[in-house]
Amino acid sequence: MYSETPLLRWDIFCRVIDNFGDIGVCWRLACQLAQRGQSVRLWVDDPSALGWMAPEGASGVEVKRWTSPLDMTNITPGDVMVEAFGCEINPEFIAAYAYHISVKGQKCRWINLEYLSAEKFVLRSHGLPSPVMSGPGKGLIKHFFYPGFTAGTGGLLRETNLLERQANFDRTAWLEQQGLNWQGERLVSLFCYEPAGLGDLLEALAQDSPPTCLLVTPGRAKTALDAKLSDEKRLKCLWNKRNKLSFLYLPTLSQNDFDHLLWACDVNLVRGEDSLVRALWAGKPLVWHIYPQDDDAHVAKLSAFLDWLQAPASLCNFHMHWNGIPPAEAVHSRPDFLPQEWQMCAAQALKRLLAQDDLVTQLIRFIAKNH
Ligand SMILES: Cc1cn([C@H]2C[C@H](O)[C@@H](COP(=O)(O)OP(=O)(O)O[C@H]3O[C@@H](C)[C@H](O)[C@@H](O)[C@H]3O)O2)c(=O)[nH]c1=O
Repeated sequence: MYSETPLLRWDIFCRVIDNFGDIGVCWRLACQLAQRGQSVRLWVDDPSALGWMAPEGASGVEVKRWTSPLDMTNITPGDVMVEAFGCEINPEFIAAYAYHISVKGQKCRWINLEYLSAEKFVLRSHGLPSPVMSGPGKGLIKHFFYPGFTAGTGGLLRETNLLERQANFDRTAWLEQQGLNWQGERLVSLFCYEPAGLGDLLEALAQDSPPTCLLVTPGRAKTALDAKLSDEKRLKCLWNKRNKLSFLYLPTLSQNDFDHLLWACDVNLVRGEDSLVRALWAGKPLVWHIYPQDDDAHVAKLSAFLDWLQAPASLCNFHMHWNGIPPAEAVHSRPDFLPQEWQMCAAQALKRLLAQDDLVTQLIRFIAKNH
């Protein structure tokens, strides 16, 4: 029924709160819409990260500086407004949109794109309408769109050519480009905040593991690692005296190269929202450093994800320790790092996800069906 994809003009609004997840998700969304022939304007209050994340831009995506107030001279709103992560679109834009659709006799296509979660409320809330009760949008209806891991949610962002990109990826050549003369050591990527279990992991990798190279992303991950490495106690006992653990410090990578990093590594330590999804697409064992929230809302969110992942007990324990969350039951104080044991659930999760429609396919279908 929806085989004909309508070609629409999209306005995606993104406010950069902190870190790179907001712009990372919105950029992928914009590119993936454009990949399907949609015309996209991405309004972002701070586009600076796009300089390294997407240095080449993308055809079909126009990046616009989102100022407040927004100068509406020469701006005609498109057909669809996407308000990412409750970022609150300016009233002047909403007023112009309301006028535009009424003149064109179009229905309102206003999407509230929410954060990713595996919690049960997502199934209840995905797709719900939210009538606007006041302001210039009064009478319009927004719809909640929840990304998710299962049928009945909005799915996950996945480009149409993901599998082809992966099939054409040359691991050794890419590692060489990053300056790594790879001798077959185990490769582990590190993209995190300040994980509680980092010191213990470093010690474990230096003592009783196969030779491992940690590929360290810049920013908070590198700073957290440096702090652990300069820990005097550890230096005194020559913790890495057999040089089992080595490090490769990476520059900021483009989003495409960040994907390559995850495909090149045997284990991915990721964080936030977008890198978690990308690590799932990599199909390798992963450990998630969840974005910590003051009210501890992240604890339930992490448990729901681990349930969905069908994570074995060792992986659940490792996650709790890594995230500094006290375990429900008494477990070993330093859970083992056991990627071989975790590979199976990563592979099965990937299989389940590939069998579902991706987020953009679902979003376009949702727009066509409800509007
Ligand atoms: C390290 C690195 C990251 N990236 C990209 C990958 C992702 O798109 C993005 C990182 O985003 P995330 O993985 O989501 O992690 P994050 O911690 O940067 O973002 C977080 O921001 C908070 C405000 C949100 O509330 C969180 O939910 C989360 O989105 O940066 C690169 O492109 N190159 C790099 O070198």
